[in-house]
Amino acid sequence: MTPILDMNGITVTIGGRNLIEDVSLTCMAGTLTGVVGANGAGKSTLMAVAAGTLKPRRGSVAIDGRPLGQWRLAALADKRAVLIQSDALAFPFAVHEVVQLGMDGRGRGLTERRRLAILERALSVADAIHLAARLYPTLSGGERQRVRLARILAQLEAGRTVHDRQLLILDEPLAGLDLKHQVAAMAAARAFADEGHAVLAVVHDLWAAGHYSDCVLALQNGRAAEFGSPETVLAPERVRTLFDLPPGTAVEAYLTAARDAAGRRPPQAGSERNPAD
Ligand SMILES: Nc1ncnc2c1ncn2[C@@H]1O[C@H](COP(=O)(O)OP(=O)(O)OP(=O)(O)O)[C@@H](O)[C@H]1O
Repeated sequence: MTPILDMNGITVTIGGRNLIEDVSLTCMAGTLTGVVGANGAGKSTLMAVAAGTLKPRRGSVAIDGRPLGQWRLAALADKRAVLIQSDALAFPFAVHEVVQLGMDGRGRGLTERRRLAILERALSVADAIHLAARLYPTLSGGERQRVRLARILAQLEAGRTVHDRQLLILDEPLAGLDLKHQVAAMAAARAFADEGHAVLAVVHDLWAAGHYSDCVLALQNGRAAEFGSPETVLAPERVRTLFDLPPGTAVEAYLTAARDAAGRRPPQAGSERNPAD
């Protein structure tokens, strides 16, 4: 089965320093891959490479078997969506316009009525319907994050009329969200994966990484330190090492979350190969 995302031997060098070194990763349909690691480990850099916004010095990226460079931008926007960490765009628009702009030009044969239904559904999943008429710049940080989430959900739903087997790239989707909205955001990502798409998500919250991921990539100093099931990667000793925690620091709850979730996952979920090998 062709992976939805296949990254092979990725090395990113800036200013003579390797921010990412020889990292490989495969995301299969139906899976959510969590990416964890300390500040500066290279997680956002890897997401930028997966998204196609940063060219690696070495290595290849393919989406659904086609090298990233061979995708036309419009086709790529129907195929994958990216939630970036910072709000680079000022979006001086009303919330409903921000979300609508996300699906502008996306999809094929969508009536205005269908587009409105997509807009409403995306706003609803992100619990942002009541914000629809508000000006985006006046929102709180967490509210903006929810609107950005609605925007990419709308983009993907519209794009689904062109491409199936889509890819959702999330760089810290939980940033700024309260607990209710963290749960909703991860549940939406999980549901998207369960529909046969793939999710690649940088998740700082190890409980969420363990609970919602099928497999976890742990980055350390730009390298793939671990890759495997959440139960393996989030084992207490490994977590202590990965984050340079003092011996005995209580981290067992992350493993419990991973184990609890594992019992509810379909057995076929997961990646085909271990890039840390
Ligand atoms: N444009 C750049 N020029 C030089 N160094 C950079 C650049 N972008 C990132 N870096 C460095 O590369 C390393 C990896 O950065 P990256 O943003 O990928 O880390 P991260 O794992 O996402 O961290 P965080 O958890 O803090 O978001 C960091 O040391 C960062 O300072």
